[in-house]
Amino acid sequence: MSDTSGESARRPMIEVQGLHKSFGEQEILRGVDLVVEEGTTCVLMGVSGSGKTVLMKHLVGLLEPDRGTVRVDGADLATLDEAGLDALRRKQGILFQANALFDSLTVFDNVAFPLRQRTKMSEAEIQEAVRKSLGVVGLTHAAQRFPGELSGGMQKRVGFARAAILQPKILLYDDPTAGLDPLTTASVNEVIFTGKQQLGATSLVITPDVASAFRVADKLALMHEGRVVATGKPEEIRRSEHPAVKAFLHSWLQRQSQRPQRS
Ligand SMILES: Nc1ncnc2c1ncn2[C@@H]1O[C@H](COP(=O)(O)OP(=O)(O)OP(=O)(O)O)[C@@H](O)[C@H]1O
Repeated sequence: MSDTSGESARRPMIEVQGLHKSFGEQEILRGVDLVVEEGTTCVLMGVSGSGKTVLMKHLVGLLEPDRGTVRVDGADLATLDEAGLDALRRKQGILFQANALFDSLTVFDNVAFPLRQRTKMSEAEIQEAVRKSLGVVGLTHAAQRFPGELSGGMQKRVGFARAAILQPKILLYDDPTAGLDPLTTASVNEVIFTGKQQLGATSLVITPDVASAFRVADKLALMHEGRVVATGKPEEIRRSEHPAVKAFLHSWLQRQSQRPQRS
C-alpha cells in the first residue's frame, strides 16, 4: 500500500504499524498501518463494526495492542507510564459521538472545565480563554445557557470548544455527525475545519458520513477486514479501483439514492 496523499513530507503525528487486536476469538484489527501527518485531517471510513473505534482507543491508550506499535507525536505508547500517558492525553482533544457535556453546568463552565482541572490559570485568564474559544465556534451569546437548552449542533460546538480549549496538537473525532440533520452536519464540518485552521491541529475523524468525509479530509483511509486497505487524497479514493473502496462507495451511493428526497 503506498501513501499517495502527497503529505508525506510532513512529520508523522500519528503512526500505527502492524496493529493487531482481538477480543476473545474475535480478531478485530489484523495488522493496521496508518500514518497521519502533522497539521492534516485524515478521515477513517469503513463499515460499521470494522474496528474504527477500537483503533482510535489505541491512540489514547484506552486499549493496548496485542501486537504492533502505536506512536503519537513521536512517543511509542507501549513505553509510556501513567504520567507519560497523561501528558500525551493533554495533547489530544477528543470528541466522541455523545458530547458528554455536564448538564448541570453552563456552556461557559463546561468549556472552562479542563482549564480548572488541568491548569493553574487565574479566573480572569480562564474568562478570557473561554470567551475566545466560544467566539471561535460562534457561541458567545450562549455562554450562560445549559446544554439541555441547546440544539444538537450547538452542543457539538460546545463539545469542540471544550476539547480544543487546551489547544491540543491532535483532535480525535468519533462519529461527530451521528444523528444530525444536514444543516447541523455542515456546521460540524466547519468545526473540523476550524480545528485545523485555527489550532493547526492534526485530526483523525471517524465518520460513516461519506459526504462529510470527502469535504473535510486531506487524506481518506478505508478500514476493511481488520486493515487499512487504501489511503489517498479524496479524488484518488474517488477514482480508486480497489474492490473494497469501490464496493464501499457504491453501497453508500445506493443508500443515498434510496433516501427520501427533501423538498
Ligand atoms: N471492549 C470490547 N470487548 C469486546 N468486543 C469489542 C470491544 N470493543 C469493540 N468490540 C467489538 O469490536 C468490533 C469493532 O467495533 P468498533 O466499535 O471499533 O467498530 P466501528 O468500526 O467503530 O463501528 P461503528 O461505525 O458502528 O461505530 C465490534 O464487533 C465490537 O463489538
